Amino acid sequence: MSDLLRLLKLFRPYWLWMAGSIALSLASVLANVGLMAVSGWFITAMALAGLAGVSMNYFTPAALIRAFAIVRTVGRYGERVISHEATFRLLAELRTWFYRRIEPLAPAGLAKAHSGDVHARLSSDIDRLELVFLRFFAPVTVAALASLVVVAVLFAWHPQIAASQAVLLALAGIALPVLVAKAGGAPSERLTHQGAEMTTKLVDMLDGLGTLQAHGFDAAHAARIEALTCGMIAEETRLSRLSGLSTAGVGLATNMALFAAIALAVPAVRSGALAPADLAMVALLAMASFEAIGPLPLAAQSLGGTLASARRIFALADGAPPVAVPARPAPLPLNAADAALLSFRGVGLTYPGAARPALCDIDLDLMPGTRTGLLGASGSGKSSLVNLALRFWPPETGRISLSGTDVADLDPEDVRRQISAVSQHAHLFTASIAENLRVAAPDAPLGKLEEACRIAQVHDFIAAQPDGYDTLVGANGLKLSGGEARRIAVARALLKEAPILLLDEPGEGLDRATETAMLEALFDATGERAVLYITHRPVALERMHALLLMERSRIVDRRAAPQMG
Ligand SMILES: Nc1ncnc2c1ncn2[C@@H]1O[C@H](COP(=O)(O)OP(=O)(O)OP(=O)(O)O)[C@@H](O)[C@H]1O
Repeated sequence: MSDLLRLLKLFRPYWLWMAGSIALSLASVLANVGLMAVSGWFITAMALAGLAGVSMNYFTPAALIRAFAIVRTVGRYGERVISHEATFRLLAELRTWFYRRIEPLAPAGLAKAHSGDVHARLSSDIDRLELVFLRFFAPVTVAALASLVVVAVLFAWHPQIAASQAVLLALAGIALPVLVAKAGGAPSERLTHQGAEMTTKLVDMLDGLGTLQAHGFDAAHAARIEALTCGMIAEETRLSRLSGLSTAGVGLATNMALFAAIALAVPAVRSGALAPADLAMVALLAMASFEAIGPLPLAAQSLGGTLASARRIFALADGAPPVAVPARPAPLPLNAADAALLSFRGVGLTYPGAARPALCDIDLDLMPGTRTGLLGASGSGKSSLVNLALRFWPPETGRISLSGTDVADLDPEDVRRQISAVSQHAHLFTASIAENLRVAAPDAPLGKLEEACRIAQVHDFIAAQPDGYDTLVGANGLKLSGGEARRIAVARALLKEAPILLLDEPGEGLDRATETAMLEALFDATGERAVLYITHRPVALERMHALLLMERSRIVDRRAAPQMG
């Protein structure tokens, strides 16, 4: 219930849209009830007048019938337009809210959540929340209000019919949905989790389809998906049966209401307590009022799954960001020529659940205009230094500072603005080369993109493409070779005007000659930037001002390099 209340609180900015949609829906339901009742009365009264050979005023009921029909049609149309507008606005708001909540969690806070799972939460789970308003909140409110009006109107004609009507409405509108919610809650919740698991597995499978095929594991993976599909079909079948039963239940209650109204009205007509023409009116009014009750069992049935989606969304959104944003971030410090732009002092890091620390007691200074080479075996902790500098992870011990100010006092976004990085797994978006480059410098003219790509030794390749810089790179840069993608990532890092440049294996995937040419051009262009160059291979190390060697999470050797320019 607290999840439902929390959702409704999120919907608060759209209460006017929701109120409008509910008002129109109520008008439409009541217009239908009025239409049926007045039509019943009118036809009977006309027949009786005909039999008795007397005249009657048919203008007023005919006008009423027309009015009800118009309100019914216009109300239904308006309600559909407004309720869908309200729903789409709510969904847009929810998606933005969720994205804003999970953005500070990335990447460390999302490490445990598989990308397919985050995708499922962002798309299908949020989509399912539309049901909260459209299929739950709105129908429940309309049914409650419409039932009150109908019972009150019936009470004026015949209190016993009103009482029987109230009992049947309560049975179909409260007892039946409660039963359905009990029976359908668990399957509906299971279906939500299975749907999310399916998205996760499918995304994972599509990402690794080539690997699965190469290892002949695609059939096993497909079998797992088939098993999951069978499970989902079983739950869907259970829910469909339940839905059929509940629809039958509402139908039964509707017909019982009709028969109860007739059974009670006939003696009343005989005794003169009720006018003969009112019999048809009362009976049809009783029957039509069940239109509002119809959607309730389905609403109750899907509530379990919808709330499971809400819980999945809140569970991720409520995660504490791994790197806290200070309540009052310090202003960005000015860069002093004689102070380290980026400094590590006694820094240590152990990843959650890791058996051993990734970094121990790291001291490091990156001065303006200097280049520092960092060498070390695989797994020695080099990339973890970049993770800490970019504030993706907080250091466990020690202090990292930017121009003398502890980064813990700064907004992580401000810190990242000072750093340009080529990370080990640099991502290329499903867009053109130019768009990928402009991620780092949105306003950069083409000339600037070309300049950076010339340095990264990738301009000639791009220029040779039929679409040049507008060439689409495919999902994750799939249409490019590893080396081409790497060089585009290097060019992108160069385009960002940040005083600190972190290069994590920039030459990965390149042949020796291209790597050397790229690094030479790159180091010629770094100017007053402070550069950290992480590498396995002894390429362009003579361009470094200092060399550090890492082994098993520690810097074990440091020396000034005989740099040449
Ligand atoms: N997100 C993470 N969660 C848990 N452990 C991690 C994570 N990232 C890295 N590690 C572990 O931390 C250690 C250091 O990893 P890191 O990536 O910093 O090494 P590296 O020197 O950059 O290696 P390579 O040269 O192979 O890229 C490794 O043992 C690695 O398994």
